Amino acid sequence: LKGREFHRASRIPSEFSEEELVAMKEALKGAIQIPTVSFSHEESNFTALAEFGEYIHKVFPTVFNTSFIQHEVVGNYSHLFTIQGSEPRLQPYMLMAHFDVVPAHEEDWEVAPFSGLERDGFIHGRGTLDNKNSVMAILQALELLLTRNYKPRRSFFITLGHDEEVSGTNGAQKMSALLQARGVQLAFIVDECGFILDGFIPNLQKPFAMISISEKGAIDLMLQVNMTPGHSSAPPKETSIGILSAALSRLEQTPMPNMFKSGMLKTMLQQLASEFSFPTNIVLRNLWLFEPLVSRVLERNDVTNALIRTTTALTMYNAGVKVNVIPPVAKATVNIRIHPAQTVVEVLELIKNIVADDRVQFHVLRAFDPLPISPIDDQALGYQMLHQTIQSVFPEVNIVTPGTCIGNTDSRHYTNLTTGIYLFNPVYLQPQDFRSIHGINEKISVQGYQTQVKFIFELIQNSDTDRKPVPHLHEL
Ligand SMILES: CCCCCCCC/C=C\CCCCCCCC(=O)N[C@@H](Cc1ccccc1)C(=O)O
Ligand SMILES: [Zn+2]
Ligand SMILES: [Zn+2]
Repeated sequence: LKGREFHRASRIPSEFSEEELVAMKEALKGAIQIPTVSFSHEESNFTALAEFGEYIHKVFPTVFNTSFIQHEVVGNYSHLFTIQGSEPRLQPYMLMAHFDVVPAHEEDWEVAPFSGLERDGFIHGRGTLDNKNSVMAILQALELLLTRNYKPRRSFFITLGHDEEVSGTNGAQKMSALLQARGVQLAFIVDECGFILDGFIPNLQKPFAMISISEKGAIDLMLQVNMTPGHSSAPPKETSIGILSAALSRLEQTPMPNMFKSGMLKTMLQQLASEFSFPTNIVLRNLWLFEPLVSRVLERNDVTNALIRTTTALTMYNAGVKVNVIPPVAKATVNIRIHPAQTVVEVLELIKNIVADDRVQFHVLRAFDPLPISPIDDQALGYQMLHQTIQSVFPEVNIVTPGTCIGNTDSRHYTNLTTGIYLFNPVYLQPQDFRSIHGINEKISVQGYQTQVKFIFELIQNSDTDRKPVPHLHEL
């Protein structure tokens, strides 16, 4: 693609009045104030989820009153928008986000998590990065385009999930099934998880954009040991608690194989090589020689370690009924995140070999493979659209690199509709911001949010290009 340019005949400039900029941030603050918390599969703040639906109606009236936009509520609370383009021959695409949030323990926060308070140029609160910023920015950009009489050439969908934080089975999964039943196939999808990363790599001063093109798989595995109960005054040599604890300790102490060789982080570091000074630049340019050294360094940091291997986190433990009773049963749940170069079956085999104790039973509660790797070549419309939009909206960012999402997003429910799943939040992220996601003091800068709106405003227009993606098969 020459210069990665895809211009349409008449472009609406991404310039907003002072009044519009104020309205934008106020709309986000209002969204943060609705405590749309997902606690578990069974437990969510359903009142807040419903209120959020009313709220978006109120702040984005044009979106809901435009003849070529169809709005549907799916799974009681999720929102599906179909925006009909003028040229049906262009394959549609989809913008995704979710408006449920994880709980916030108010006492730990500097600013009340559902206040949406603006302080020192930042909007504070749960969901400002994950992921009400995207929900609001998508609708806001569309609202602003519509008020400038925009009509897309390429159709697109917007899906806003209400249960991403508890697996997406009532929202994303149902919206995906509905679109599939309608015969929809998508050119690409854009969802959360990539960022413009700033300060994640020591000695790299420049920020770079990471578009995740795959995401890790997962297994929730319950391990259980049953033993005969009895009086604690004459204990057996081994108890269910002891056997299970030893098995868990083996799991924690035995890292899964290092997959640096076959992962995206290697590509990323090679792409970044010229940004480092001597000798790091030489090391990264010659990974054929320095790979063992580099991968050892990457293992020391929790985030880079998660990018190079399957991880095993011991997350729940339950055992014992009374202080003087030998426990009949001990159970623990392990949350495993699978590297894109491995599968559920392979990882389960490794786990069983590490535990190597027939008294430990395995119960797979939930499992899914990593997402296939989406294409990034010149014909990959989604990647090229994001790349082009990053270049125009963030001219100071001159590196765009593919990456892997170490968490899971709702996008995995849409693999039946497209081979192009791109995870990118057009927002700067520093290590302390990363820790605030699901942590404390989550916030977004007002200017960062306004730039996110501008990004989507431009992305939607860029996507009106005539280019047709060439069918591409996934490869691992
Ligand atoms: C050298 C390069 C450094 C790269 C740094 C990478 C920085 C990572 C950037 C962003 C990561 C943000 C992750 C947020 C997306 C994950 C969303 C999420 O939390 N989803 C849940 C879904 C879930 C899973 C299981 C049960 C319920 C919900 C999750 O993954 O836990
Ligand atoms: Zn999220
Ligand atoms: Zn989340």
